[in-house]
Amino acid sequence: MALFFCLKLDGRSDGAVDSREKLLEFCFDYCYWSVDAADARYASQEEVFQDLGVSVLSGASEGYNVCLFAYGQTGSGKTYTMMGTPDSIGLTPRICQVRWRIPQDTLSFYPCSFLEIYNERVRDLLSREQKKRVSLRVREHPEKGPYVEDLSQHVVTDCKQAMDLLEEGITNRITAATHNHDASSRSHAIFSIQYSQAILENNLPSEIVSKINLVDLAGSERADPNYCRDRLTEGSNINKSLVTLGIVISALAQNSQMSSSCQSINSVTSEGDGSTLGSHSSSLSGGGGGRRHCFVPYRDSVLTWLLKDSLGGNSKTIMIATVSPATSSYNETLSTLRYAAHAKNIVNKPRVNEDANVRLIRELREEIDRLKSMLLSFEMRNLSPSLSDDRDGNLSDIVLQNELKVTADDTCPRNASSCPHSIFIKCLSLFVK
Ligand SMILES: Nc1ncnc2c1ncn2[C@@H]1O[C@H](COP(=O)(O)OP(=O)(O)OP(=O)(O)O)[C@@H](O)[C@H]1O
Repeated sequence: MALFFCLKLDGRSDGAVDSREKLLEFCFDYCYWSVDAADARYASQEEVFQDLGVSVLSGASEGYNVCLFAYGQTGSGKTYTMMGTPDSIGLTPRICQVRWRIPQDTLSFYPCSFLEIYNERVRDLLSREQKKRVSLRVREHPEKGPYVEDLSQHVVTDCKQAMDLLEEGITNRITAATHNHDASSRSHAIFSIQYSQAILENNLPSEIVSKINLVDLAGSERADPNYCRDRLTEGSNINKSLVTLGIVISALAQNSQMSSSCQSINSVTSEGDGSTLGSHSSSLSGGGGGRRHCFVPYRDSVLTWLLKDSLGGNSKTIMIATVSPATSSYNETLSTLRYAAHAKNIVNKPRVNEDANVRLIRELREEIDRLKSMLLSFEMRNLSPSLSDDRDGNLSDIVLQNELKVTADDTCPRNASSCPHSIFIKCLSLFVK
């Protein structure tokens, strides 16, 4: 997980410096400072977009799922960074603008959705239904993962349509005044773009589908007993889901560290004396009584459940931590930085989401190439009198396996002669023969 750190200074000097002051260091990929636009250090929205937004777009074009989320104390600049203001638009509208401005040599379409999680309930921010406040159910697909049932999808074909949807959703989002912020977002908002590309790869029609999740989290804040009941309930639900997010991030970071230490031990094992280290590594991998991977409680909150893949699965994920370095915000700033430092340790395993049939065809083609070169070298050797019976036997085995694949393919429910697998598997066996 890549990590970026945004400072929104309030331009105030808080004076008193504690003599017991200690230095705490955190290491992040980028650090931005935005207090005074006239200052040379000022990080503009465009600069943040060039560093982060462009990598979101390039990841999605390559076929990866990408998630970008902003986390931080209330009033520290999450919504400003993710959405922006009319005069200074943020990452989400910039991503939408560029996405539709790029001339495409491929046929592309983009269904978008926009939801908010308010008091642990999911609401469609773009619903065309009368009952807009109705809460939607989260369900889990065995392969595609968690999703929101009946969430409206809006196919957009140009930048204006995407910006209109974004504006509509932002207007429908729930905000309220808190001590730190007059228009504080009281819900977590997720804007998703399903990015499908129909491409021609090696003369084969193919489809790559990736999902971009742009998440603006509600701000964390300490409970104030003077707030009305609604505000207190909102605050406790926001804090509950952010605490769960913290637990999920810690568990994932711990698991990632454990996996990497297992890998390094395994590599030492394969290089060195396997007998002693080998037994150590197997206990770490969780087989017996050694350290086990932590349970990750994704389903303890709707937010972590919906972001399951983005946090610890098939996604390139970027976290933006927004902080105010005012002395009065010391505890929140420190907690945000610690949260972010944990997140940086998570290692996801993103993969290109290509069509399963196309992947199979590509793999079979690679197999054909491999067998062709084997056959060629076999024929070259055949010119010499010492022919190896073993190799002959191996090739016969492969031919037999391919025949079996062809037989299995004949049981394919589709018409066998029109099924691309059958064509390629048969070609494969022909080449070998
Ligand atoms: N870098 C910045 N430059 C100029 N103004 C900023 C910057 N960051 C935030 N602001 C302004 O500060 C105020 C609070 O910011 P914002 O709404 O983004 O906070 P937030 O973290 O989303 O708060 P909440 O969690 O309560 O919704 C807004 O008026 C916003 O325009």
